[in-house]
Amino acid sequence: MVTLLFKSLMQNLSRKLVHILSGLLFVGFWPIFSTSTEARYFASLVPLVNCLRLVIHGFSLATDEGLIQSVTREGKPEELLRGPLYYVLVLILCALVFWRESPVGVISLAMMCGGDGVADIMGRRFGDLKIPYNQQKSWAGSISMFVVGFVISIG
Ligand SMILES: C/C(=C\COP(=O)(O)O)CCC[C@H](C)CCC[C@H](C)CCCC(C)C
Ligand SMILES: Nc1ccn([C@@H]2O[C@H](COP(=O)(O)OP(=O)(O)O)[C@@H](O)[C@H]2O)c(=O)n1
Repeated sequence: MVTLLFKSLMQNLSRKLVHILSGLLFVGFWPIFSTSTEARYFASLVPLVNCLRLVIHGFSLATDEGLIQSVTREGKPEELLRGPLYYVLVLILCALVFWRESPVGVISLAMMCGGDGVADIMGRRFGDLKIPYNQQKSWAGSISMFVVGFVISIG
């Protein structure tokens, strides 16, 4: 029982670390790309490859237990086709549409990666006081999402 609880905690922590760090590292590498107009397309290749990985493993066309265990809640391959897939699609969209010209992309990814990732951690830990219009979300999670996302976006 304790082993199962520890495994579940480690899996959730692993997923959140991947959630927070993947996108932020992706954006962190944007400055090293050249100023050419094609740079954003080269940058988008990385999330695109991961998008294909998620689709292939989400439909169980191939099996990658490491991927499934690191980014899913219950270890089901089909979970890859929801949150993780939307996540990489947003990375592609922000790179192609906003890139380094507009702060919208960086701010969006700061909120999605840093903010939403920390909201889960803080909300589960300190989220007793729920927000009025959504009993699944707490003030602790929502405030931490805003603060962390804001700090990362201006960082
Ligand atoms: C766990 C993830 C999303 C789940 O969101 P939710 O279910 O909590 O709503 C993140 C999934 C990450 C993805 C599998 C891998 C993304 C890698 C990224 C495109 C490239 C990283 C760049 C490298 C580290 C320089
Ligand atoms: N604003 C928020 C966001 C999440 N949370 C907590 O974090 C858990 C996961 O929320 P989430 O929205 O990140 O979960 P996903 O729907 O993204 O998988 C929730 O069930 C809440 O316990 C919170 O308390 N307040």
